[in-house]
Formats: sequence, C-alpha cells, structure tokens
Amino acid sequence: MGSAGNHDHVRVCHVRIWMAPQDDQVRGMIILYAAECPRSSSCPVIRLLYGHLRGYMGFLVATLALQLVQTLAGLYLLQVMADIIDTGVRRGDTSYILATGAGMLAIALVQMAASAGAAYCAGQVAVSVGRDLRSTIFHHVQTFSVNQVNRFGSSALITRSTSDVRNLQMLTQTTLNVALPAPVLGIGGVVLVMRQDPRLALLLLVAVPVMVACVALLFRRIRALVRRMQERVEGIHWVMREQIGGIRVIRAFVREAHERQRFVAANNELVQTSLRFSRAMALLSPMVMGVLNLSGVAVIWLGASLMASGSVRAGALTAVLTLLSQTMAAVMMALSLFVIAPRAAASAERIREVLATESTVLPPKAPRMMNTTPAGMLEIRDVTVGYPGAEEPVLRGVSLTAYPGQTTAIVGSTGSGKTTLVNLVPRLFDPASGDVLIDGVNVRELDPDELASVVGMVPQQSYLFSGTIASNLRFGDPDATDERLWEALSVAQAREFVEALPEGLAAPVAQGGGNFSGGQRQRLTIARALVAPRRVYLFDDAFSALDYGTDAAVRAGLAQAIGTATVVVVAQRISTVLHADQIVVLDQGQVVGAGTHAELAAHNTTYQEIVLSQAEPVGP
Ligand SMILES: Nc1ncnc2c1ncn2[C@@H]1O[C@H](COP(=O)(O)OP(=O)(O)OP(=O)(O)O)[C@@H](O)[C@H]1O
Repeated sequence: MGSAGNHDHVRVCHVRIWMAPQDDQVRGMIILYAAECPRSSSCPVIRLLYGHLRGYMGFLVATLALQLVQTLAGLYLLQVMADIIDTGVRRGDTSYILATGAGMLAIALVQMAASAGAAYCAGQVAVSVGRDLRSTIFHHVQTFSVNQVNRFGSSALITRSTSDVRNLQMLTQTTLNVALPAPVLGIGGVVLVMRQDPRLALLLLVAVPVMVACVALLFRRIRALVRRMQERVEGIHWVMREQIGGIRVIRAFVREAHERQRFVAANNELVQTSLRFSRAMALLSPMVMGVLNLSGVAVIWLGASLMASGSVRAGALTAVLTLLSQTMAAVMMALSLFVIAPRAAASAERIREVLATESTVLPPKAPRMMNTTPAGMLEIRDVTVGYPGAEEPVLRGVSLTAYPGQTTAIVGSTGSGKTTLVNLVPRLFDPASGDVLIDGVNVRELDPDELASVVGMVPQQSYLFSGTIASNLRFGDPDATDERLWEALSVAQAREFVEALPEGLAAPVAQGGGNFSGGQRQRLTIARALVAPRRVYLFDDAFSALDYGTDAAVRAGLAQAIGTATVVVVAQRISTVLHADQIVVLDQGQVVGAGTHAELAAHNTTYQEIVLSQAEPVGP
C-alpha cells in the first residue's frame, strides 16, 4: 500500500482503481488499461482486452509476422506443387522435379519454424493477458468495501478471477493461432485460385460467405446459453462453498439429504443448460461441413469438366482441391473459436461488471496526515448506515465519543447495530451520512495505510491465515521481534498454549485457523491486534469465546499493555463491560443511553433489561 500522499487515481474505462505505486507490475498494467480504451466498441471482449494487448505489441507483431510467413509459405507450396505436376510430371523432367522438390522442402521447413514461433508468441500474449486480468480484478476487489464484496459474493468473485479470465485467455490464444491466418489464407487462396482459373475462385467466394452467415445465425443463441451456463457453474460453487463451510452444522442437524437435494438441483440446472448448448453446437458443425463438402463437390465437378475441355491442367486442379481441404481444416479449427468466443464474451461482461464497480471506500485524493502526538480520541458524529437492499437504516443518527486511556463499551441486543458501528472506524464501509473522526481527522481523509496504522481491530469472527502463528501475529507489523510476539501472546492469555506447541511461534496455522479451537483462535486474533501499537483498539465481541476467568485476565492485561490508547469494546456479556469508563447502549440502531454501569443500571431501561436477561448475577 502506498504511503500518505503517495498514491494514484487512474481512470480505467469507467473504473477508478487505486493502487500503490510500488507494485510496478500492477501499476504498469493499470496504465495500459487506462490507455484510451475504445469506449465506442460494443464488444465487451474488445473493450476489456484492448488495453492489455497493447502491452504486448512486440509479441503481437511477431505472431502476426510469423503467421503471415507460415500461411504464405503454405500457399506458395501449393503453387510449386501445381508447377511440379504441370511441368515436371507432365514432361517427365526428373531433374526439374528434384530441384523444385528440394526448394519445397526448404519452404516447408521455414513454414514449420514460423508456425512454432507463432504458437509460442501467441501463448506468451495469452498467458500474460490472463495474468494481468487476474491481477487487475484482484487488486480492484481489494479496494471494495465489505458490503460490495458481499454483494457479489465470494464464489462469484473467485469464478470471475479464475474461469472467466481463463476463457478470455483461451480466446486470445485461439484467435492468434487460428483466426489471424484466416484472412491471409482466404485472400491468398482466392488469388492463387484466380491465377489458376477465375471460375474456380468464384466457388470459394460463394462458399465462404455462406459459411459465415450460418455461424452468425447461431452465435447469439450460443452466447446466451454460455452466459447461462457460467451462472449455473457459479450456482454450483455457491452451494458447494456453503456445504463445505457449514459441514459441521449440516452433520449436527442431519441435513445431509436436504443439502444433497440442493446440490442435485444446482447440478441438474447446469446439465439442462449444457444440453441446450450442445444441441446448438450440434447444428453448427454439420452446417459448416455441409457447405464445405458441397464446395468440394462443385470444384471437382467444374474442374473435371474444365480439364476435359483442356482449359485447366491437373496441377492447378490438385492445388485448388488441396487448398479447399486446407481451408476446411482451418474452418474446423476456427469452429472452436465459435465455442470459445461466446464464452469469452459472457466472461468479459462479468469481469467488466466487477471492474465497473467503483469502490465506495476510495482513499482521498489529498490525504491528511495525523498529528504526530498520538492521542486517539474517536468521535462518531451523527452516523446513519443502511445496507444495500434494506428498507430501513441499521444505524440512525448515532453519535459517541471514546477517549484516550479509557474503555468505551458498546452494548445492545443482537442486531442492534454494534458491529456495523465499529466497522465504520477502519472504513470497512462508509456511513450514508455522518462522520467518524480520530483526533479530529475524518477517517475518509486518511490514507488507508495511515488509518491502518492508527486503528487496531479484533473482528467478531476470528480469522487466521494459513501460515504460522508468527506470520499471523506479524500481520500488522512484519518487523515485530519474537519478544514482542510473546508479549502480545501473554496479554492475550495465549502464551501458555503456544509454548506448549512443539513448534512454538512456528506452529502451522490452517486456512481460517481451523486447527485451533474457537477460544484459541480468538486469543490469537487479540494478540495479532496488540503486536503493533495503535491509537484506537476495537474489540468486536472479541472475548465471547473465552471463559469468564480468561476474559477477566485478558482485560486486566489489556489495561496494562494498551496504556493511553482508546479502547472500544463491543460485548454481549455485562461482566465484560462492567468496569468500562463509559458504556453506550444501542437499541434498534439508535443510542438510547450512555454512562457508567452504575448510572445505567440505575436509570436506563434497555440496559436494565440486558442486565436482567443475563443469567449470572452482576455485582455493583
Ligand atoms: N451485510 C449485511 N447486509 C444486510 N444487512 C446486514 C448486513 N450485516 C448486518 N446486517 C443487518 O444489520 C443489523 C445490525 O447488524 P450488526 O451485525 O451490526 O448487529 P450487532 O448488534 O453487531 O449484532 P450481534 O450482537 O448479533 O453481533 C442486523 O439487523 C443485520 O441483519
């Protein structure tokens, strides 16, 4: 991430992407992408690939040149072959046949080398474009707010960065390998046949447009089906993700049969769409083959009658027939393009949908710096937040101030908006109205790096990344010493169990932290937030998986370790917030009270209800 005042805003074909300048590869790619994208083009594939392809002009030109060489060499070979038959064979001139044959061999070698070189260059372009696209999507999604990520869904975002990009990569490669030589083969072939006999050329001029018309007729239908197929694949990903992620719940509630049915339904939908697609494709192939075979019959029929009248020689007719079979092979290969192209067109639309989504938490153009004397006063001023699609706002006109050196607790019933409120501080999303300020600076005016260096957060869901305990703890400060890590683990009451692991800090962590218990995970996420000093610490229900004793020990340790920082604690348990300097009570998205435990317990009805609802008796 870029440092304050040191970042770029780039217009990317209706998309604004913010990226750190030191990421040269991505930066270069974004500049390319920003290059005058042909907005007028109605083809989503062209619009999407245009900027990326420009970066590989060298390889593109080389592919073009090599394809030209190999196609022209192929056509020239036909011409020479006709000469050998009409001159060498007809006259029985062996030396002419041998000399011309040696020349043919040399040309064939050039053709092979050019063909291999073209395939290599095309591969380079396609693979690089794929890499760049994946990178663009990944970095763009990174700029999204949490709500925007939720709107697309993780399955959709993964599919778009993987299989959709692969479809575009395949299209690029096939176009360069198959479609690029086609015009040269077409025009060159017509010229070659014209030179032999213009009447035979006329046949080619009729056959090719008929073929193109057949394909165009089916293209729209195929494209729509391909798009639907991709949606169905996404549907399967969606169901599978949920089932794999929720396997424990499924087993506990014996929902296997129900889940199996959901999967079967999603799978069947894909099968039905795939069958419709296969039917459309099944029509395409015989149509093209029919036109080609009819053209072959016409050439043989016309050629035979011309030969009988002596106006066409055997060599010329052989060349035309060979050219026709070569064209047939090329068209058959190009047919694969008609499967790949609609798939890529649908993929391009889906990728552009992601790229055209402008982040709602963009960094400021001219970021402000925090003052150098750390304080950490957190002010939330009159914020209103609504989730996309929800009728009512989740938070309405919420204001509170959390002071340095103090603990501010936020309590409220389930769904009252506590998590939503704390998520505003690190800008996981922004409020519809109102402001969040740290030491008087609006968080929207801070560079993301600066904001991250000021706010430490322990989210409600304890998530650890695959790696080691040390790599997870160093998330906020890659340079933290082992000693610092152990200190943080001590405060989080995690030292004991980490010491008990044979590898200690180097103990492996599975994706999501699945190889640790809920309480251990929670303690590790608390330690992670404590490794780097911050002005404001947010603990969102971060003690819920701890037993009462550990909860109390962690809070006691925190009071010592955090010192003068501002602490905001979201909690369900009254015992967790009992000694907070200030408790803010939320109810249905509004602040309905603020004060100490004693004050609220005496006068605030909502707080009293919460206290009463807790099974354990609460002390003064
Ligand atoms: N991503 C979302 N999309 C739509 N609505 C949401 C989303 N996240 C939360 N909500 C809704 O917003 C309201 C507040 O949710 P929030 O998670 O902030 O409550 P909370 O007080 O933290 O609840 P809990 O104590 O159960 O964690 C809830 O009604 C919830 O349904």
